[in-house]
Amino acid sequence: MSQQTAETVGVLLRQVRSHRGWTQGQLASELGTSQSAVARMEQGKQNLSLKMIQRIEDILGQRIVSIGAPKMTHLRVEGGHRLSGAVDVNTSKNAGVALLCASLINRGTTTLRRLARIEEVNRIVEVLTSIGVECTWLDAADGEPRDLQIRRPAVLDLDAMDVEAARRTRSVIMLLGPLLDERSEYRLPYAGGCDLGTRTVEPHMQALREFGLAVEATAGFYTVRAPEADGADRSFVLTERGDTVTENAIMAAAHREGVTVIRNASPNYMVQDLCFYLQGLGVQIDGVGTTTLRILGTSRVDVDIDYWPSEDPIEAMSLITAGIVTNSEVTVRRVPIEFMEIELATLATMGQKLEVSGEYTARNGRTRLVDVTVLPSELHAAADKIHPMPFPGLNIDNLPFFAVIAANATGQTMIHDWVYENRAIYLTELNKLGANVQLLDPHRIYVNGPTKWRAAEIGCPPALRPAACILLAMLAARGTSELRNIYVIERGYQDLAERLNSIGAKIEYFQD
Ligand SMILES: CC(=O)N[C@H]1[C@@H](OP(=O)(O)OP(=O)(O)OC[C@H]2O[C@@H](n3ccc(=O)[nH]c3=O)[C@H](O)[C@@H]2O)O[C@H](CO)[C@@H](O)[C@@H]1O
Ligand SMILES: C=C(OP(=O)(O)O)C(=O)O
Repeated sequence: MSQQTAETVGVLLRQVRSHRGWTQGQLASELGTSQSAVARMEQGKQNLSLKMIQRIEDILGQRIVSIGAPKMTHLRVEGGHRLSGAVDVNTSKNAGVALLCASLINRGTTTLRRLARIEEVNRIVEVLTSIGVECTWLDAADGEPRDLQIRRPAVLDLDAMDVEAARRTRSVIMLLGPLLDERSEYRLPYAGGCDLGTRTVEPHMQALREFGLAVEATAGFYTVRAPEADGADRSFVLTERGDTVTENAIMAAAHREGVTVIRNASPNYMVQDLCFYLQGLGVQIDGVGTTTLRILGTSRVDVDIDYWPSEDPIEAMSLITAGIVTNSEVTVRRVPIEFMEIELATLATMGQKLEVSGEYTARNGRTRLVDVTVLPSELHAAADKIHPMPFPGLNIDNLPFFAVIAANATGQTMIHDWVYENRAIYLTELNKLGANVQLLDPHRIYVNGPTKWRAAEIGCPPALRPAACILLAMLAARGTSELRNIYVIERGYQDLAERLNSIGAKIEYFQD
């Protein structure tokens, strides 16, 4: 963007701000940035990312730049290039959204450091802001602010909840636990999110009923009735070892006096991150990383806390896959190894050469990280079917990446996604890029490789990981591919195209 354009944008911003009677701080929170960044923008002294331009356009209600700054709705991928270099894994979407919900338990200030700036986080921040929570992105010395400061008011305005934002994410269901003692009755919009087939919320209801919560589903809303807080001890088993249901139960237990024992709890990465944060708030939790959690809650939490969510094993798998499908040497740094061991072992059985560094500790002080270098390899199909399991197993969200990898391998691989009704179906879209994916039933595919990838134009399926898989396969396909309508990818990845470009991919954003 030229200096003159930056100054013009600055003048427009100042005008719209004074017209609306906003302070720079208020505009900053609308834009998801800091007050000082707004001050620099108004003076034409801030480099504006394409994303920021898009946010500004949304607020102004008009296009501000007609050339060179399109809305980032589609991607054009010039494939067939080898990648090289190193790329860092970001903090996880799934811990991020759980921690945002959990911050409501705290009456003090929570600062989430290096939170992933993704659409899923944006939706939850919109929901929190709408009910009166102050969410402020803190200034960053090195570009876009990533640290979010959160402070709740004494009383939340639950009736003012941004229903549209809430309906775009399933994570909103995780407000039930933190809001347990907020009000005796309120409404929560039905949880939305990716279209992966039926996803039950019944296990959440079963767990929360243990705390006395009653939920009735009516016309797009859950009507929630909560009893008076009690100091009782309770012990129950989850019917499913689900991640968000475990988190909901933990968050409910965290602010009830008394001991709660949760059995068949998920020990997965986002649950561990949530437990570490709550421990920082003074909640006693034993058994973190196991399937039995013992929680001694506390009815009033008022702590100023800085928490660093840990790195995302699913993003790690995505970046490793980028290296594998392009047959490149790429180093993926900051891989949370505890949650990637089975994935890496499975890759090794397929002939993938990998170098794994020594371990170091994530910024949360707990999670173990390594750097993984992917080396050019001759892949063959896995001898056995590849299927996911709750942790410690091959991660359910990492399974789709094995379809792209299997397409590069010689032979036939069976992939069995028993978890989601619809997700495997979307992987047949890889056939448009030259793959041979055979759908056996809604849960099982055969992938026949190797593939001679070819460029194609494909609309993103309404599911995050399959959409990311298509993008990664496009990196391998010679020629120019187009991936249309990428909101679903931006729901879970921050600047994925830019970061792939930093290791040699050639991806650009465009708009019709
Ligand atoms: C915000 C967040 O953290 N989202 C993750 C979380 O969603 P979330 O916790 O919402 O996952 P769901 O509750 O939808 O579970 C996924 C599917 O697995 C089934 N199921 C799950 C556990 C079990 O023991 N038995 C069983 O059958 C469920 O019925 C459902 O069909 O976990 C999913 C499964 O790891 C991941 O794909 C999501 O990325
Ligand atoms: C299915 C996923 O997440 P969510 O629970 O946000 O839909 C995912 O991350 O792939």
